[in-house]
Amino acid sequence: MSSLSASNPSPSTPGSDSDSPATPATESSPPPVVSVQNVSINYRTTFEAAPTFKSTIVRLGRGERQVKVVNAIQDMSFDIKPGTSVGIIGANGAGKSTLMRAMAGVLPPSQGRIEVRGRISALLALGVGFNPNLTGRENVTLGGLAAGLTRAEVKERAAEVADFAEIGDFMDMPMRTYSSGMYQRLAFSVSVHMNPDILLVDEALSAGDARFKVKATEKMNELMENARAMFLVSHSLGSIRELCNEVLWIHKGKLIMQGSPRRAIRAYTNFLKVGENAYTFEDL
Ligand SMILES: Nc1ncnc2c1ncn2[C@@H]1O[C@H](COP(=O)(O)OP(=O)(O)OP(=O)(O)O)[C@@H](O)[C@H]1O
Repeated sequence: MSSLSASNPSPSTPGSDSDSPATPATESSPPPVVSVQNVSINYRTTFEAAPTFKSTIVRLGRGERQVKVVNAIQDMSFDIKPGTSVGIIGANGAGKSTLMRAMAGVLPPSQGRIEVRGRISALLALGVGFNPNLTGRENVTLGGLAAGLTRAEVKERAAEVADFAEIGDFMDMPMRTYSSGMYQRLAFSVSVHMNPDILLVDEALSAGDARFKVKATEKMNELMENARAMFLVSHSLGSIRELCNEVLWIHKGKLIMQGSPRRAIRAYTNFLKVGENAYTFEDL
């Protein structure tokens, strides 16, 4: 694989094919809305590839547990300017969701620093944080409170959240009774109705059918007008191209490129050896 250095161009208009060169930061440029500096994130899991009866007995006898460390993010640094809508692309296991969890503050970095200026939407990986034994309404309340809204504000928004998610009477049913589409639609609806300054959306556009996807895209465009930044993780390069004005391409925990959607998608698809217009299921 050719090695590409991370650059930091100014954001272009979403959907435009701008390939603008990097703009140097000036003294008057506003501080980054998100700053990730030398961040590494490791997962430690107990693991043994093919344990035998003997190795298990020996390990238990010694009171040992075999630990495998996964370096999910490795020494990653980037700054995001206000008004940027950032697409995060990369192959399975690249570290996209891990990075999102770290920016949301639910997964502390093993090393390095993440600075976020503004209220970040807490429900990012659609439905993380939902308790399946609680009703949709109860989960919406918890999500809203966690996002820093008052009880009155949450109550005010609950009807709007339910309407947008199109789940009707299921709002008062435990979420374990939901179809996966209903679950995802409610999660998406909660995150976009909590007025975040920074919106993190993980594969949101796979939430629901084609009609819901159009509605979700419109809502995200609307939010971008007011939000300070948006991060979208998606395998759908079409959605990334449509909604984002900057792209981070990560691979095996490393930032390979930060650039315009056009440049980053071209480099990524060349790397994958598929055409830029290749469709994924999320595009359909
Ligand atoms: N809880 C965990 N414990 C151990 N390893 C994990 C855990 N979560 C993720 N990993 C590992 O960390 C790496 C990055 O995973 P992550 O889910 O962030 O990738 P991703 O880019 O979001 O992948 P995908 O596109 O498949 O969703 C992978 O090697 C994955 O196996």
